Amino acid sequence: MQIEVISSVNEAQADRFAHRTVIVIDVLRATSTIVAALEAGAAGIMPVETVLEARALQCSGHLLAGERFCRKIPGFDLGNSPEEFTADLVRGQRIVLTTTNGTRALHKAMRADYVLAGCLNNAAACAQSAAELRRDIVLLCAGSHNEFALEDGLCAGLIIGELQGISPSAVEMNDLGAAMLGLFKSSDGKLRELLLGSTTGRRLMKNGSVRDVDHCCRVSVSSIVPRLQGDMLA
Ligand SMILES: O=C(O)[C@H](CS(=O)(=O)O)OP(=O)(O)O
Repeated sequence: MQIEVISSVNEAQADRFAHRTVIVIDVLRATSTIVAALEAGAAGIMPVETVLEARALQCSGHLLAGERFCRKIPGFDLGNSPEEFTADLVRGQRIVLTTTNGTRALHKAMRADYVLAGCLNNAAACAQSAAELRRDIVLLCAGSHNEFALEDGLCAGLIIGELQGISPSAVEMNDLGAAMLGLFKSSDGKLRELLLGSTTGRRLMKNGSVRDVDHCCRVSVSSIVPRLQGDMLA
């Protein structure tokens, strides 16, 4: 099994994803939020790239969620904080989500055979699902504002470690994958600290969202693996 890590959405070439499984990673916060929404019983999450597209879907009875500049978009039902997506609000609901980086990366991945949403919270389950799909795997780190984001790289390293655990002799990776695996291994016990010190972590702290970082840094606490089916993650 070949594993390729891509450092940010800017580096992704959509036409190279055919016949592969792409795991989109946006630890802070889009893919963590998607996992939280499904964990809370949402019926599905439709990722869209622009606020305009999201608003156009409001009339079809979906909840609107997302952020710009880390803040909830005016008139939307929810922002991009995983802790907002409680069962009371989202159970049985379809949610349209637009975020700065994560939903862009999900759209970039759409030509893949399979698209999964990965984060620290569901890393082990995500690796297991990807291995079962029997394709080469791309770990697409969404990054932040077209640049590499440390938290996504750490998560890519964690998922590669999990994949190695599943089939130790069958995993080959690109150099960035090897670097991220090493990075994750050396981060032992310091994940929270590293996330809080990252560019996105600092941005979220400034916005008073430190609880989100605490939520997102928990490793393999969820068995939910969002998979794109049509235009909906479920
Ligand atoms: O809401 C977030 O956490 C980020 C916003 S930013 O990159 O910090 O501006 O969006 P996401 O698409 O979840 O990375």
